[in-house]
Amino acid sequence: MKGLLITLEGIDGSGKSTAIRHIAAKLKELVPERTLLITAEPSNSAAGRILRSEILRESTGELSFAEHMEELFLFMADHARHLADTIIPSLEAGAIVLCDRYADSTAAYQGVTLKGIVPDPLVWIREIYRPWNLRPDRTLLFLLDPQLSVQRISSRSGREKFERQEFLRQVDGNFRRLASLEPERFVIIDASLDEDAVAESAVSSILEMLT
Ligand SMILES: Nc1ncnc2c1ncn2[C@@H]1O[C@H](COP(=O)(O)OP(=O)(O)O)[C@@H](O)[C@H]1O
Ligand SMILES: Cc1cn([C@H]2C[C@H](O)[C@@H](COP(=O)(O)OP(=O)(O)O)O2)c(=O)[nH]c1=O
Repeated sequence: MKGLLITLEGIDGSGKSTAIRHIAAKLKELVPERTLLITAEPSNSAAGRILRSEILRESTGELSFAEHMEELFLFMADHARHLADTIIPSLEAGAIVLCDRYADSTAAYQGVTLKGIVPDPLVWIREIYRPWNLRPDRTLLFLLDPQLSVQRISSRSGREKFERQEFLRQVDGNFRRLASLEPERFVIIDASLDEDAVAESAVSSILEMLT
């Protein structure tokens, strides 16, 4: 059986992690014969652990050129390790892989942080990934007004540094640009709907791929 790679993308608080739980439950019911792998980036690789413990905590001020570059390449190192150790073996075994964030998050987020450091960072980051990255079969892009997403996550403890409305507005613009560059891969999910409706539209898009 052919494996299937489905990625979920969107700004912080757009409801990806919540949706993934609902999607997994529905798929287990609807296609019990398929193996499901739920995973996420940053993953649990060495680079992913550094990102979570040292880089993604609340910002303490302006980052230097070197810190921005380190951040970009830690996300890329984590992605390479996650692909090699987790995603590709699971796909080879025929699983449906649901991945909460993927390389598009790097293009969207570091496409903002690297503005002014390299010209058109979103395009540059896509170009670095292009020769070795695995293209998802489908990418569900959760679109939600950044004002609403920040409201949703404002009560979350240990706020991460990207969870600011002005920053997320630029990330949202980058995600929309990525979707316009590859409309055949991206499916837009209206993340302002209630949890059940969001999960339903995501599941119907995944089921389309299985038939
Ligand atoms: N469809 C929805 N409608 C309203 N609130 C939601 C919805 N989906 C998730 N939430 C809430 O919004 C917050 C962020 O959701 P989460 O799934 O963690 O987002 P993400 O993984 O994209 O950061 C959580 O408190 C969650 O309970
Ligand atoms: C995968 C990835 C995540 N990020 C950011 C997005 C999030 O703010 C943060 C951690 O991701 P995550 O824990 O998925 O955040 P959330 O559940 O709020 O959506 O890392 C990047 O900046 N670049 C990347 O390549």
